[in-house]
Amino acid sequence: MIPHWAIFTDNSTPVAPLVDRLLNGPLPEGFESLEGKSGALFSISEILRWMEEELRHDLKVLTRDREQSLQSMSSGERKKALFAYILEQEPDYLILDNPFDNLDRSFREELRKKIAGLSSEVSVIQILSRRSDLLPFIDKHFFWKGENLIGMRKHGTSGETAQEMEPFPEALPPPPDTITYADQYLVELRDVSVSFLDKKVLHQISWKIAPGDFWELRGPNGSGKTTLLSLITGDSPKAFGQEIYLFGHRKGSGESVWDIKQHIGYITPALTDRFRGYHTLEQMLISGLVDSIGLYTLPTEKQRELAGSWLKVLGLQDRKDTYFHDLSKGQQRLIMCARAMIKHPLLLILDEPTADLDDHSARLVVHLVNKLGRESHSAVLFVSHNEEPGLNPGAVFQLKPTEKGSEGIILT
Ligand SMILES: Nc1ncnc2c1ncn2[C@@H]1O[C@H](COP(=O)(O)OP(=O)(O)OP(=O)(O)O)[C@@H](O)[C@H]1O
Repeated sequence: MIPHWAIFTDNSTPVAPLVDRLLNGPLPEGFESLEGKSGALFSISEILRWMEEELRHDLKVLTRDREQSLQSMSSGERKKALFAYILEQEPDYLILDNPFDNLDRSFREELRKKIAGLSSEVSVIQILSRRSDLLPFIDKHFFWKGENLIGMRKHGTSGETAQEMEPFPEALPPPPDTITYADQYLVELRDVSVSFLDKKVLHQISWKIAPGDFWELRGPNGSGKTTLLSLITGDSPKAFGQEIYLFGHRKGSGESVWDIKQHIGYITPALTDRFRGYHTLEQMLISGLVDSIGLYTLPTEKQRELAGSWLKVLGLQDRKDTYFHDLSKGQQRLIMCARAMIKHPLLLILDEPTADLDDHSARLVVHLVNKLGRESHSAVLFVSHNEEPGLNPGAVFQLKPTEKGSEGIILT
């Protein structure tokens, strides 16, 4: 019988040392049967490593048979390319680090089937932070905590159902400045279509976002969510010549990217990686007021008070001098949400804010986003692949792929 293992993690212990031991030894207790065998890693960190290779050394490995670079692929397409490459290497065992993150429902199912098919020949080690992701054929279960592997009895696969108390009972702090916005809409796209060479991505998208709206943008891998967002944030050259109105100006009428960006709060999980140095929680929040990565000026008393009120909302009021990097991944994500929100931007964009979080941390982020939607005048745009349990958007903008590119459907 080929052995398989599941290793549960929460967001408090980094998994890199565990992966290193599984690949390069010394093997943890219970994994001795892998001695002398070749392993392969399927993870976001591997994708980033290959992207770096492509960018720095012009080395196309995962995409050697295609025109398109890894950089320009959607996150789902990159995962498909890595998985295909790994299979070509014919490893004896596969380490799957949260394999289903960033994948839509149909690719998840496809990947589940592929892994189940392989499991009669290849050992699988699944590292997972969401219980519902557990592969059903795995019967050895461990928990990775404080750099120790702790054996577990078989874990249930269902998500938590217990009703939680409101985790953030404090009211949201007010905006630092009075917000005045006279137009009816913040964003208006009229019949916008986008293609890359012969690939049709968006087809006749019309969408209006008004102040205070709470939207979820949903769509399968490759349907054009990131492309659509880049039109709204002013980052896409594809906006040229299209009928797009952003914060009261027609796109292309002389506004700068800065004019657009000053109205937008934005978070994506990758943003956390840009905060490399030592930043305290107070500095992190204040840097959201001055739009900088890190804080290079002395904060005013008023800014410190405001940061303190946000920390109180998150229940971290005693940790203003703690370093951001000493927080768990889940707490870091909450701080990033608060940092994006502290100015009460006209539009808050949260791009997959629950990706690679454990069940508990994901629920806290959803609670916080619901609160922002409820208690502020900011419009909130939450981007996801699938329905996020517990999220309460006012409406969903669903991208539906067709041969002409994705069409937008509004679900209320
Ligand atoms: N610069 C580019 N050149 C060529 N193709 C591109 C470029 N940018 C995006 N694409 C393609 O456009 C399509 C939509 O990509 P996009 O990243 O917007 O999808 P997505 O919905 O965000 O996907 P995912 O959920 O997988 O991240 C993909 O097929 C992608 O390969």
